[in-house]
Amino acid sequence: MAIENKPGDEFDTVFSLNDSLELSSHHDYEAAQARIFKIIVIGDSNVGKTCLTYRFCGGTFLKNPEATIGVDFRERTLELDGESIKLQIWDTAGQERFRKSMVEHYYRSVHAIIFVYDVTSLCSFESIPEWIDECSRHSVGPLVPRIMVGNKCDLRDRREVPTSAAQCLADSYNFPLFETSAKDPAEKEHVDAIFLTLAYRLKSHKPLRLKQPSESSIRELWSHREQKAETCQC
Ligand SMILES: Nc1nc2c(ncn2[C@@H]2O[C@H](COP(=O)(O)OP(=O)(O)OP(=O)(O)O)[C@@H](O)[C@H]2O)c(=O)[nH]1
Repeated sequence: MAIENKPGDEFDTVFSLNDSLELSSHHDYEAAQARIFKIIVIGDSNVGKTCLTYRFCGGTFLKNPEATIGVDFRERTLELDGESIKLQIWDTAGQERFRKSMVEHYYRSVHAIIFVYDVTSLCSFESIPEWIDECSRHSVGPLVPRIMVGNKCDLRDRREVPTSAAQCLADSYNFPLFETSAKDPAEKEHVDAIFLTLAYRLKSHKPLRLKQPSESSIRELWSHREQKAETCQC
């Protein structure tokens, strides 16, 4: 199993309006070579979705992340058994006020879903069935692979969600369960394993091609973000 960032790859790529044109030529070239899969990361606010995504795409712990507004995109290309697989990861907003108008975009053409809770927050764990229901309401098919992740395992003294309870819930949905920490560098391989598990599942699917988000769709998403940010400067 090899994970490889190609020369010239942004180690941590976040699309923005300013660089979308520049990126598209580079990405068109890569898209011709790599199969692209859209993965969304969802769960309550503050559970560590951004930090997990950043750990996987950027290799480090993101200090002082801001609440996600709408969505952030990051991506990483993996070499699996000689094949390029590009994971396009949608880090979604946990706060209702920052996600409302974006939900349809999250679920459209999704290939895999990561449900995240915080092992130090029972409340975030109890929300998982609601996040799963939201997927069903948006017609995500049963064959879309899903994984459940308990984050912040480094905070051992503050744990509120026992592994046994989490395993029980994951089993009831037939999802794999991972417990990890975006913060603890020793857990880096576990974070990689979450995404690799999905990458291998997706790789064995029929060749699905996801187009890079077009410039107009990125523009639309970012204008939602900006409107939300303006409305929420409170
Ligand atoms: N101790 C510890 N703190 C973490 C970990 N992951 C994230 N955090 C902290 O948890 C807080 C929230 O992290 P984010 O990654 O922004 O959470 P989020 O789920 O993306 O939040 P929203 O964008 O509001 O949906 C930040 O203060 C992080 O530093 C972890 O593994 N361990």
